[in-house]
Amino acid sequence: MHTVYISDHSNIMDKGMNSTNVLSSSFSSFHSTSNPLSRSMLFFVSELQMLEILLAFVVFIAIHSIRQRKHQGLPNWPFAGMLPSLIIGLRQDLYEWLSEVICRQNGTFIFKGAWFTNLNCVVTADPRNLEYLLKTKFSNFPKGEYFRNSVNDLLGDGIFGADDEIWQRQRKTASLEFHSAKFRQLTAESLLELVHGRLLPVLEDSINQAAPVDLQDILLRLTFDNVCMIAFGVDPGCLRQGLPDRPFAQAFEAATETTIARFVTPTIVWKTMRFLNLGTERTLKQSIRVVNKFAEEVIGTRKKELSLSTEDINQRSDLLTVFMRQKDEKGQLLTEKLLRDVCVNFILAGRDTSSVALSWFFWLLNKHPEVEEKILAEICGIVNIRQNLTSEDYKEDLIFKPEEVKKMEYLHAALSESLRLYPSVPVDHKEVLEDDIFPDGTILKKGTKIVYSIYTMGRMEAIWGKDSGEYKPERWLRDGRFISESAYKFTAFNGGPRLCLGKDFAYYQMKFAAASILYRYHVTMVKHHPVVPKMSLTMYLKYGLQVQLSRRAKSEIQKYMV
Ligand code: HEM
Repeated sequence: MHTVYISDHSNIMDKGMNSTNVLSSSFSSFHSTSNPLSRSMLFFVSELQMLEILLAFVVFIAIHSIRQRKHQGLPNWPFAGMLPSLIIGLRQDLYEWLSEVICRQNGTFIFKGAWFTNLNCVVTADPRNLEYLLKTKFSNFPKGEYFRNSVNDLLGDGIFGADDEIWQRQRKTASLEFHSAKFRQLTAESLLELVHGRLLPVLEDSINQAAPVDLQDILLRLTFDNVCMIAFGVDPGCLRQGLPDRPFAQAFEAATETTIARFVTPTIVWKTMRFLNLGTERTLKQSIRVVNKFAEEVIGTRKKELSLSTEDINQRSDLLTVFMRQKDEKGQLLTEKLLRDVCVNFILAGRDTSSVALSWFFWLLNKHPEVEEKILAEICGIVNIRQNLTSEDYKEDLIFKPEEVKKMEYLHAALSESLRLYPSVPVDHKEVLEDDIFPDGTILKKGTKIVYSIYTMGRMEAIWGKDSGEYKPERWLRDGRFISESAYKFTAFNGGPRLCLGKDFAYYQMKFAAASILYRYHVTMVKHHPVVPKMSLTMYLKYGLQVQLSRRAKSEIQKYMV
């Protein structure tokens, strides 16, 4: 039976009938014949024909897509665009996948999402384009409406989503503050209190209990408390012995993650979900309520304090107090809503970036004990000069002074090298205001979204040489001194007028915390614990960083103190 059908089918094809004819003739024969056997035979023929047509179609699309992959970096399917490739990328390591495509396309490619998504964008990692985007034509590449609309519920008119005058005003006030001696003193004091009063006791606890800890979680608590002290002037107390639940921090995390979900959801879908109060939009609304309540309470209390104008309040230099004293161009004080936005944005900026960077740093150190040795030698050498210590004077309660932290150049290099390979903000976003053209020739139409991959830039051979994938702090040093790189090659802190405002503070914070830990403890990874990046605005370790701590032997420190 089977052979008969096949030969029958080949016979039809031999007659040179095109596929439409085959379909229509089979269809009419089926209706005209009265013989049940031939009827079923013809039906089968048409099925095979259809299969063949389908196959031909698939082959055609595949060849077409392979051709497009060559020209555009990824297959571009009818209706679905490059979405199937993105879905495959999301299932692997997205940043590695993205980097592979960008490098294949010599630094820039145009991503075409499906027609029903808002994913169309230009993706680049070319330093020439970065300089053009972030500095040369800065005013033509704002954050843009799309970004602002997506983040508005959480970030409002705060510095992250703002453009033009609203951004400029906040930037100017905050920049003056960040560079003032008073602010530096506040940040140094609050960090010292957090590291010595909370971080080290929590780590000691884990040693006493011989229990592994999630170092990323502990560091997140540290920087969250620290940035709240800087932004609001209050201590939320997330980092405490016993590691308590932290409703405000958790609400903040949930609000950020659900806001990010909007970037991969068609606008119409998330707006409808918001209207109907469904899914992630419902979570977002609930989390924002918690964040707002916290902000309102803090702002209310500070207003009362300011009206009393005590000695204590005049000494305050947290961002909330600074912005509360500020007046706009009409001589009006900032509204409560804007004050809330300012604080929430600063918390977002400083919350996870340093802790995530430190987590990747400790993970890399574990793989490179030779780097850890050099850091220890540097730290001990510096302390040695200060106190004129001898090998007998090893101090367990040693506190690093700000001027000593600044001298830790090798540690600075080791952290920069870690940020090169694992930037806390792996990709960032801009929009085209007016038609333009990138230095590499890419045409940019008004309204186009631009994604720049900071992760890819940190790993490109063209920028860092053949050993770009290796962890080598020495590449940042000349004659033992740290030499910084152009912000358009090393973009971990962004560049141009929107360069990270907290860069100096972040280095200080990371160096102080890292040196304080390394001086006292060995940090060993728990075996077989998976370490992969999480898809988020900040490059967290998806499953945290499970480590076992042990006290460093006195002799290990003493050997450097001679
Ligand atoms: C390792 C630590 C850090 C890294 C890698 C980092 C990185 C970045 C990046 C990439 C941006 C640009 C974001 C954008 O425009 O989309 C940025 C902006 C910013 N960062 Fe940081 N940051 C770090 C720590 C901090 C800290 C601790 C603070 C404050 C306490 C801070 C405050 C800011 C602010 C205010 C902006 C906005 C600047 C503007 O738009 O004008 N950052 N940072």
